[in-house]
Amino acid sequence: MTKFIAAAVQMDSQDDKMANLAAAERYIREAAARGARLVVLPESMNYIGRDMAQEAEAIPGGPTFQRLSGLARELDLWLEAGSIYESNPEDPARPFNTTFLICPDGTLAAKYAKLHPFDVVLPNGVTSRESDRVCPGKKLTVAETDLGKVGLGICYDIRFGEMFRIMALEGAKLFAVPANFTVNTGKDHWEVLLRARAIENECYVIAPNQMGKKPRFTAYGNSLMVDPWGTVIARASDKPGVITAEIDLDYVTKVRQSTFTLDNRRPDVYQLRKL
Ligand SMILES: NC(=O)CC(=O)C(=O)O
Repeated sequence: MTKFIAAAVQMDSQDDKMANLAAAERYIREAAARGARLVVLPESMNYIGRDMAQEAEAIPGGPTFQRLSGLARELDLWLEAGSIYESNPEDPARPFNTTFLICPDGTLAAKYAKLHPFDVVLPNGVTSRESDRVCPGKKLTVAETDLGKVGLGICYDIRFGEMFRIMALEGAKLFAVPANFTVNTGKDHWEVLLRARAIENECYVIAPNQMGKKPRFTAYGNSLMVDPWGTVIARASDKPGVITAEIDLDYVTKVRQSTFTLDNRRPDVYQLRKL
């Protein structure tokens, strides 16, 4: 399928898992009613609180997976489930922050654990040590779907251009980037980073964000969908809700055959390599 409707869901998740899941279900149903074939939820969609380890679940198999899997099957759509805390048997106190893609038949297509924990000391007073509470993942993930290849990233990952370049070279035409991006960084960086990743890799970017006050910071909202030219094709209001836009994979090809950013690289002179 080269043209389809995709949706990004902006949420204000808090520490009541049942309430968050009920809200997600309402938005997924709304996106389906608006014709979405792919729905992307934000980071930490089912829980934002202080006890990640206690809320960790298995993927697949856990209750959040099962509920979302049932919805994907019922509504016959691809569901990129934002992220949840995934049980980590080797280090139970530090679950993974994992996003996962569910096929329209309800099975797991792919999952990806956030590679880059949000470990920062910002000038405006936000200090974050996500790695104290969350175990970083170890691999990139490009999911095969009948909508094309989808590269998966989470929030702070968007700052690491190498990761997205590699996924584009592996065939991704669309990136799904669920986030819980802060207001303080978001006002200067969020849109610029998303548009840069779209332009330099000639890919669509779907980036649903959290909004509202959280235990450690306030989330920026401004969920965006960006096309491969870098144009913002959908932007959320200042409320939780669903945004939709048409994804046209032929347009990816058209842009790639106009700016040739992937083809005109000089791997004979520079390459991504382990230092
Ligand atoms: N919250 C994050 O993981 C990332 C973020 O807010 C930022 O990169 O800024």
